Amino acid sequence: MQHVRTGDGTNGVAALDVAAVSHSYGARRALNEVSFQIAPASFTVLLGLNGAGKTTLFSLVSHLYDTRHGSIRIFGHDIRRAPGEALRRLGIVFQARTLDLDLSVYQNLSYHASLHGIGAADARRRIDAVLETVEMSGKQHDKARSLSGGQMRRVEIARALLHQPHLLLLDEATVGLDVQSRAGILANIRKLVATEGISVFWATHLIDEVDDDDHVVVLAEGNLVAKGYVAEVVAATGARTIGEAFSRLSGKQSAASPEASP
Ligand SMILES: Nc1ncnc2c1ncn2[C@@H]1O[C@H](COP(=O)(O)OP(=O)(O)OP(=O)(O)O)[C@@H](O)[C@H]1O
Repeated sequence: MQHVRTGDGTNGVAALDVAAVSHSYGARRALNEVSFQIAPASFTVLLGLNGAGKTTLFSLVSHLYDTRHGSIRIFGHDIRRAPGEALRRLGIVFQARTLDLDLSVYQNLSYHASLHGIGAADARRRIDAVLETVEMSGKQHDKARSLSGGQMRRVEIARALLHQPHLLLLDEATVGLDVQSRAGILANIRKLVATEGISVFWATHLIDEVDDDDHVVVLAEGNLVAKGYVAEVVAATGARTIGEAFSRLSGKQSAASPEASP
């Protein structure tokens, strides 16, 4: 279990607390009693191969699906009992592209701002700020359709930041992008943790997106098979690298859970 830091204005409350969460699609079990926490102002990687349950977990955290088994809290607010309070603190970038291609960058963002009840003047100010954060200033009037895949992703990230969330979820945000765009987006998101104190939960199956001092949560076929700092997970599996640890964990789901100690 990760150590949740105190003295950061959050009174030790986890940014995300997932407790014994299960989810099934009919007879198919997609998540099985998954429990973990992520700390405020941290970067946590959700590692899992295709079908591991990452998107299902994000759909539950974002209240797209109802959590029927277990509980999910965002900064202490239960997603079922207080969805408004919980979701106000959450920003999300889904794997599938969601910009309206016929609208400009500005129009895409201002539509989202109005959904969050942000007034026009405030929205203009915030749109300038978030586009600067994702290094897309000057693209406000471009049609979404004219942007590259990497630029579209940056606009989606800007949109997710508009309502100033404290927890940002990104589901395979770099899929389909070239190496340079991937690295740029990842660096940009890591900077947000350092400069804004946002908690980031970054889902991927790409091991090169994991840094040595990251926290990781590893899912395999719906089971949580490891959690902790990279070094802890590597040590617990007897591997030499996180890549090797991930391969072992993804290939040996029936083995005892090598959960890293706090
Ligand atoms: N709507 C659905 N109906 C039935 N089964 C589903 C549905 N969505 C996901 N599943 C199944 O649930 C399991 C977890 O899928 P999920 O999409 O959450 O995994 P993932 O880790 O996000 O993988 P990917 O990166 O391929 O999207 C898989 O076995 C998948 O086939």
